[in-house]
Amino acid sequence: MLTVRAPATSANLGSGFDVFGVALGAPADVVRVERASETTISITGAGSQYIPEDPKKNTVGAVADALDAPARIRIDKGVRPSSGLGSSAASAAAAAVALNELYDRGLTREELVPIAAEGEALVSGEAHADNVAPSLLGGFTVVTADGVTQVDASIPVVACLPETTVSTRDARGVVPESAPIGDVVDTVGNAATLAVGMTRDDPEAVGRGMDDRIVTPERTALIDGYTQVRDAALEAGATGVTVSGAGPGVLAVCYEADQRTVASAMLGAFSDVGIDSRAYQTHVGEGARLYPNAE
Ligand SMILES: Nc1ncnc2c1ncn2[C@@H]1O[C@H](COP(=O)(O)OP(=O)(O)O)[C@@H](O)[C@H]1O
Ligand SMILES: N[C@@H](CCOP(=O)(O)O)C(=O)O
Repeated sequence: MLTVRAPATSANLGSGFDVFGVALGAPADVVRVERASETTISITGAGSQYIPEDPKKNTVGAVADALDAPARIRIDKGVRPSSGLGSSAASAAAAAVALNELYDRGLTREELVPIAAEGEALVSGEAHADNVAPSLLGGFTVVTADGVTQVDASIPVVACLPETTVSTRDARGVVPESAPIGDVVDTVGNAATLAVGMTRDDPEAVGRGMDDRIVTPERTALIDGYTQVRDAALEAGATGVTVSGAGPGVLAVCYEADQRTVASAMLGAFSDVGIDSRAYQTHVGEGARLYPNAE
């Protein structure tokens, strides 16, 4: 039996749609695997009642198929599905690391990225790898057609998840087909600022670089209370706020000293519009971790 803990992730970070992602210190999925003649899946934990145990419909089933590694797979969900924290990706990343080890496939973490992304294709219609890459590698990742670039980073963040859900598949439906060149120029500048900020562990540059006028405005319309939560977080000292992944989670970057105030302002703003929410005060953190002999 092998156990792997794979972290939640926040993709896009505003200016890096389908490209940027960060691993978060919490929450995380824990996946346990044992060799078997065919793949079976059981699920407990956050939102498990909404997740199919059929291997043909679960991201970990797609990973087991891609690695030709049938197994008895148990998933303990820490990452609530359809909240914008890469829930389906966390399970897929954990399964990829665990099954690679269980069957001695010898693949590197980078080589596991496209394999774990097969699971994302199953649930969102496209094999976007901006969640699985940071969940596997940790830190800040940049995914392009040519591969993944990773840097370790330790930026304080608050991820605030309202009780509502938005499916990634639906949120991909509102992404515009094209954009004015002025907005593209702004977004490229912001993305570059953000990437440099990650290399310097600089919350101010990362927060400033999250601004995006192309995809984010279309998605915020799907999130009740977004504008109020964003304004409250900025007022409380956040250096930048954006939609986490496809939403409805909202991600704020801040200095460590402001983290509690920012979290409380975001919870209060959701509450003011009648929505319960939960806030994770955490940091950009490590990728999937293997516990070879753990129960
Ligand atoms: N192992 C899994 N963990 C979470 N969700 C899964 C898993 N396998 C399949 N799903 C399905 O994927 C969808 C959630 O994925 P998605 O909309 O991309 O949100 P998220 O950002 O939380 O991954 C749900 O319909 C869920 O049933
Ligand atoms: N780039 C994807 C990221 C989806 O992230 P999730 O955590 O909401 O699944 C997108 O924006 O569609």
